[in-house]
Amino acid sequence: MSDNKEVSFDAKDHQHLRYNPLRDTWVLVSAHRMKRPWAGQVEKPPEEHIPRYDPGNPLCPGNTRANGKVNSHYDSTYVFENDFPALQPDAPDPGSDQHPLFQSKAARGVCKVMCFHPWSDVTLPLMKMHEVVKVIDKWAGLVEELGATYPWVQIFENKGAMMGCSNPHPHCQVWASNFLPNEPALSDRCQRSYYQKHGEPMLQQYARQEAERKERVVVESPDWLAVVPYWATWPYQTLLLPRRHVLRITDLTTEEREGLADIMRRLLTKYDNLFEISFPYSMGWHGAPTGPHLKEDNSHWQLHAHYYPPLLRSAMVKKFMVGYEMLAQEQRDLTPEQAAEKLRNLPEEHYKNRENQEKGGKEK
Ligand SMILES: O=C1CCN([C@@H]2O[C@H](COP(=O)(O)O)[C@@H](O)[C@H]2O)C(=O)N1
Repeated sequence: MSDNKEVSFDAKDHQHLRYNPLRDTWVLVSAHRMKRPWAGQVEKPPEEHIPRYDPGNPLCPGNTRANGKVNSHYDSTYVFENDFPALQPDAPDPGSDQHPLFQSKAARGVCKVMCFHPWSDVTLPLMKMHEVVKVIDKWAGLVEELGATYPWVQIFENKGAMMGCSNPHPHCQVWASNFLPNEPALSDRCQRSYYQKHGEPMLQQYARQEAERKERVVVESPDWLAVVPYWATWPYQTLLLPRRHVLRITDLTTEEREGLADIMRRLLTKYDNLFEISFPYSMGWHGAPTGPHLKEDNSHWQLHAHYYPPLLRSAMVKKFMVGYEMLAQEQRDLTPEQAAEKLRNLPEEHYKNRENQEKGGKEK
């Protein structure tokens, strides 16, 4: 047992806990484990060829979906009701059992699928700026429309088969619910208590601190900042924040939406360049609750997006949140600072564009 008094602490060598103020939880950082020999695979998976159009893909323009409905020949974003919705607008109440251990509540809502683009062989970082702005405008439009009645509208994108995405066509989902789900409810409580204690929205202060400290910054612009958060649990997890105090995505100005399209493309390009594959992740937006909460004071809220990518060491090696993470608490090897530095130092030109230029060069 080394005499702890002599060894000075170094976050990239010594285990320690970090506090996540958004969830009131702690993460165990064991960076010294990075020296652990890795016998796992590191090869890249074969690049899957995705056709621009597949007559059998129910998300493509003009195609018929599982329930017989036909998609329009859309040429931009396209939204349709999920044919297999997890939430529907009307359902009978389950009735409330009086026993405290057997509580239940009514669940109602709507589930939408939103295609980003008519082509199946593009992803957000490879789309044009104005096409990504249209995605952002549609996100805001759906929060406006569904948020008029529902207290919570969850925008989320599952990207890549590793994240259970059942369809390679660029798309996300938007589920509105008549209840505040667990994660936003927890985040609401944490942001509210921080605001009451410190008098400033937590994530606005956090963005200012991170912009000054630099060591976890991945990409930044006048209106936006993307960091690997101090408390990140997934190896290359990032948090995307506006610099201005913005409650909801609907409040973004045209200039902020263009800035968001730009920083999303820069961040996602770095993600894809990390292992030179289309980087899998689950991402989602959190903003102030809607519906009846639109009339309340939600000054404690700051709009933000979470990116949760599973990959750890290579295109094939992922972090498993199992065992200790399920039974005890989240644990990570790579420090957030090391992850941020790797992403920050990656080029902002997408590897596919570089490959195409090289190929083009060879063909000349
Ligand atoms: O014909 C179809 C195919 C898929 N879908 C829906 O599209 C969604 C695909 O999204 P994910 O790949 O992120 O799971 C999925 O929720 C699935 O229910 C339809 O609504 N109709």
